[in-house]
Amino acid sequence: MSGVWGAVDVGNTSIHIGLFAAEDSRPLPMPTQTFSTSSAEPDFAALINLLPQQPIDWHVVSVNRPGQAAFEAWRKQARSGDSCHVLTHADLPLEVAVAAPEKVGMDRLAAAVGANAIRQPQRPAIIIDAGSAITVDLVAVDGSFLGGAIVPGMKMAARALAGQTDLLPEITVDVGEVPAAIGTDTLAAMRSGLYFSAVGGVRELIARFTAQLAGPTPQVIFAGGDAAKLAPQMSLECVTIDHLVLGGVAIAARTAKATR
Ligand SMILES: Nc1ncnc2c1ncn2[C@@H]1O[C@H](COP(=O)(O)OP(=O)(O)O)[C@@H](O)[C@H]1O
Ligand SMILES: CC(C)(COP(=O)(O)O)[C@@H](O)C(=O)NCCC(=O)O
Ligand SMILES: [K+]
Repeated sequence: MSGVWGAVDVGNTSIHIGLFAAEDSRPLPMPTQTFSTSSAEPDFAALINLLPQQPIDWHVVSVNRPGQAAFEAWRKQARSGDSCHVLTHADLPLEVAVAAPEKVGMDRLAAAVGANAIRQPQRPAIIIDAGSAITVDLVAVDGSFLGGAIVPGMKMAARALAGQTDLLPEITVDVGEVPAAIGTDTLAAMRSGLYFSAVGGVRELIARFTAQLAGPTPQVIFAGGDAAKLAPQMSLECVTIDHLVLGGVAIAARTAKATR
């Protein structure tokens, strides 16, 4: 084996891959290289050039089975000497305090592992992963995953508006663009609604989770493709962590290695 690990996060929009140095002992490891491709039409051609000649050890979390199958098919064909572990909740250094841990998206759980590595130990954390869906999840002070909420992401909501009406077009909500709240034409009204319903929904969930907890205020951690659009509008202290899910997968890989 080389000193490189591969972490794979198969989401519903993108497959995100991170390469990690085995000696990265930071609380939340950071990838030395990243690669992303579409989950619906994956193309791994350019990934080969990022990989060492020696076999590497892959750890995969997936919430999209076709994307996962495509990754596994590519790996078997292009990297037959590598080893590959598809992780379940039982492989994570995480207490999952819900009735059916096996039903929780592995990206949500890996993000919780990552959040536990960086949060202040005396504070719980709320994790907002803004991807295809927006998930808002809570980890307790003792590090256990308590559950949360699942909301359509902005792109998904935009597609639903266009797909289930006759007159509405499909639009995108761009980074850096804070729309006017009072939209004076169709596009502006859609931009406002998509953006502020996501911002407001996340804010309401944070408020409700916080109100339900006694003790210190939770730390708020953003991740995912749309984090940069939402986090600045929260008007509360929060951080955006790139590669939170991949970092959580790398922690799981490191923990498994240490106990194998
Ligand atoms: N270059 C990009 N390609 C695809 N989606 C992007 C890009 N930049 C930002 N996004 C946004 O990020 C979201 C996908 O985030 P991501 O965290 O990759 O999702 P998932 O984990 O569901 O695959 C999309 O809904 C889109 O709004
Ligand atoms: C909620 C999700 C769709 C989010 O997926 P993503 O936006 O990261 O593609 C995914 O975590 C999932 O399919 N979860 C399974 C159900 C659950 O978490 O309870
Ligand atoms: K998500």
